[in-house]
Amino acid sequence: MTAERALRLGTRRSKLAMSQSGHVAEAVRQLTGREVELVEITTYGDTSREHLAQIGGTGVFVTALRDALERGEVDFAVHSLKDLPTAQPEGLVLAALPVREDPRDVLIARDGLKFTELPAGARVGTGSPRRMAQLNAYARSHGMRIETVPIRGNIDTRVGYVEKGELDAVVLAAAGLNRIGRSAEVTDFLSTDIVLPAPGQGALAVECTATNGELAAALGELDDPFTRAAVTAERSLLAALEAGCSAPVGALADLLADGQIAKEMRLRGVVGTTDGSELVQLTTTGPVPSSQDEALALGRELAAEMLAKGAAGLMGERAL
Ligand SMILES: NCc1[nH]cc(CCC(=O)O)c1CC(=O)O
Repeated sequence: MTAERALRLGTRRSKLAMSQSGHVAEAVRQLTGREVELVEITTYGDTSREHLAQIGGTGVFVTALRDALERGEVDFAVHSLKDLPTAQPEGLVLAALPVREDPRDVLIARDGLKFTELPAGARVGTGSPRRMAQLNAYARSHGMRIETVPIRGNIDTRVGYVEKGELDAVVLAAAGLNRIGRSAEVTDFLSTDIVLPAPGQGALAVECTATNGELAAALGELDDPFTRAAVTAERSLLAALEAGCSAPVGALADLLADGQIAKEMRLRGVVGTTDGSELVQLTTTGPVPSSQDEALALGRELAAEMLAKGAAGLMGERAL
């Protein structure tokens, strides 16, 4: 591409969003030789004081960014994939899903404690029904007594509850902490056998308008096919369960390898009540998807099995 005007990257103002956008901006500069300018946009999710679960609707963080894209005020936007509703708006494309970071959830606890070391009555902060459901289910089945406490706010705010001694621990995404440079404070990386992350967690989505084919093709250079296959399967599961991004649904697709050679894709999914008293958790495996349709099918198959085991009833309390 020739020296044209700067590309405008629409971004939220939060530290996390600015860091994510900054990294993608740098990659796009390298790729296209064009200047990339960050355009800050405030979203409803940034200004609302309500709990995310109470706002209810999906996509509170993304609507304003997408409006700006559709109005032509910005050329592209970077989202945390897990915050994106599964229905893709007409006219917008996910031009790139770059290599995913660590998808796991982590604990930041007082005194360097690991999750299984938390003392009886420990107060664990998380606003996520998915995290509550899985942590409470583990606690119940292992004779632990913890209390999950609903909190929200940006990452610094949430870590602050532990720093100030108001909570014993908080649960956050590893990727977010990495991106804002606070991963050294993690006291426990939660095994995916205990907590499955949100569908798409740890992945970024780079979005532009479908009509801007030249830009979409350039951004496409940042796409990682394995990340795309994995998160497509996870989000297909979420869509087929008819759950939103704040529903108690966890999913993770990964590769089962024989030495260096990927043999199969495994997809694990979980749905539960927030008190952890009921959990439907299933795994399926299939050939490594060689198309978008195969990845979608893997997610749909697992969703059908989970629904047959009563998954829909467990999401009822969170119907959107
Ligand atoms: N729900 C907010 C949110 N959206 C994306 C991330 C960062 C991790 C990611 O990109 O998946 C976070 C923070 C968190 O869950 O701790």
